[in-house]
Amino acid sequence: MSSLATVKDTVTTAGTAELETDILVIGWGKGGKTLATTLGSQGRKVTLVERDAGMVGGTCINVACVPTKALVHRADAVRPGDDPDAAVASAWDFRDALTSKLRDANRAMLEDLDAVTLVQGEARFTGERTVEVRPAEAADGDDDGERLTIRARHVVVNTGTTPLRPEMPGVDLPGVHDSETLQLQMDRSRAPRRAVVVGSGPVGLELASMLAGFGAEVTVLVRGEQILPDESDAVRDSLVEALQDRGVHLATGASATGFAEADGGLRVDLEEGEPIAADIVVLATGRASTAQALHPAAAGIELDEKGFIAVDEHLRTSAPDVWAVGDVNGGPQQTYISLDDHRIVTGQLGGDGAYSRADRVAVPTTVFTTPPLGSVGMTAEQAREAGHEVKVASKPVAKIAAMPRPKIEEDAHGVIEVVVDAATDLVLGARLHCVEAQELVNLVALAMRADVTASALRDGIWTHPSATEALNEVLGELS
Ligand SMILES: Cc1cc2nc3c(=O)[nH]c(=O)nc-3n(C[C@H](O)[C@H](O)[C@H](O)COP(=O)(O)OP(=O)(O)OC[C@H]3O[C@@H](n4cnc5c(N)ncnc54)[C@H](O)[C@@H]3O)c2cc1C
Ligand SMILES: NC(=O)c1ccc[n+]([C@@H]2O[C@H](COP(=O)([O-])OP(=O)(O)OC[C@H]3O[C@@H](n4cnc5c(N)ncnc54)[C@H](O)[C@@H]3O)[C@@H](O)[C@H]2O)c1
Repeated sequence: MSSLATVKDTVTTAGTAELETDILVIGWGKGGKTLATTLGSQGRKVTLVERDAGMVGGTCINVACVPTKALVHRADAVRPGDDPDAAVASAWDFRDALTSKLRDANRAMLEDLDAVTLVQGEARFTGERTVEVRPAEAADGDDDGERLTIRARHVVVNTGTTPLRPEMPGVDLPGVHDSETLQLQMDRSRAPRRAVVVGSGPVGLELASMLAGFGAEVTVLVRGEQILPDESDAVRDSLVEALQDRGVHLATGASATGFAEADGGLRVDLEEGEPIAADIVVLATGRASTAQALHPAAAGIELDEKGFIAVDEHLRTSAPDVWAVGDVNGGPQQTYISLDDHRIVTGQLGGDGAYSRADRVAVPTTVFTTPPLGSVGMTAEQAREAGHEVKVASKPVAKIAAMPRPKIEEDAHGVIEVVVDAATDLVLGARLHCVEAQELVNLVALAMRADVTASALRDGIWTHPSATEALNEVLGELS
């Protein structure tokens, strides 16, 4: 069976079926699908179970990284005078077409491998390295439906996370979205004019910046006193200014207590202060583990205090020959971390098994606001606390004469800050708030991993006009 079979397709007339496999991957996330492709290509018998046909390829391509960045891209293309309703309708259509193509490509990639069996249904453990798979809609409460039992020599759990919707009055009203329903269920016939985003993590800031690009007045409810509490004042101020100039209001010290229908829209009630009127609300309040629903105790798999699967540096769970990769193991929630998790487990299943999480150095991140904020390594304060004597090169993007790229792209917001070890001249960290930061941060991260000095980056021969050439001038400040 090489095509995605429903549980029904796999069962016998008795309504049940059994399957033995070498490697069972639960969930079609980034790490699991890559591992299935790698080991399936080598002829290992792999079975991959995915709950939802609409999630073939996982969260990233269907409802997270890729489609939200497609919307950010479209929002950035809106020009004064454009019809926001038409722009939103077209952007959401573009997003749907893109995810559909990516799902097809992801499905084809594994369907083409004879050693890989794909099953659609919800898996839960019934014993050691044994799961029962049932149609997702029947998984709760229906004990009589079709089911497939899979026994495996090795199991890799890759079931990800789901949006965390805080329990409060009105949270299920139409128009109160999370990052997934915003994409899949928002009324796309009319661009939202007023949006309230609850939460100021990466999801909140990216979606706020995107909605403002489509012309909405956006209020972000920031629970603490400021966004990015660990960042330097210069970086925080820079991001705040870029967001404000785009039409995003940051309400600090603000927590929502509930939502109600009012005046043809929504009313957002706050712990303190006046309610806010909105057309839509976006909950960006974090993501919850999917581990509990797997009945992990039946397989001897322990969870941590937050409900994620507890793993060691090699991503081994408490159950022998069971690993957990991606968001569900409680590590950083990024697609490229899930991809790197796959390298660790592939090493365990077919390599020397040496590579572990402890080998990760200088892992970059990017928040895709406009312009984006790329970060890697330590801030100056963190570096000082770690005992380094530091030099800090910091310059607002608008004042970097040697980098015309932001002017070309019509967005000179931002700041570039690089933290350098005064004794060794090695880069300890960087914050890059500027156009193309999602690319530039990878270069700085590589330099950090390869012990390239700040002076070498300063004297580098970089293409022009690029964002990279900012390094010539900003690091020149340290000379
Ligand atoms: C709005 C948003 C934007 C983001 N943007 C970025 C970004 O720009 N860059 C970045 O690196 N990260 C981004 N992330 C984070 C990124 O999406 C996740 O870290 C990543 O998708 C996690 O992948 P994963 O491998 O853990 O599994 P997932 O891709 O989450 O896959 C898990 C799969 O398991 C399935 N499943 C769950 N339970 C079961 C079960 N019992 N049986 C069978 N199947 C099951 C699910 O249906 C799902 O398909 C973003 C997240 C959000 C919410
Ligand atoms: N570009 C990227 O790499 C990228 C983009 C988006 C998301 N992600 C990942 O996805 C994960 C989820 O992101 P996120 O932003 O949803 O979560 P988060 O945990 O980073 O932020 C959630 C925010 O919501 C606030 N919050 C929680 N409950 C609240 C309430 N009741 N009222 C007001 N505020 C409340 C929290 O204080 C916090 O600031 C993150 O771990 C992130 O790494 C990555």
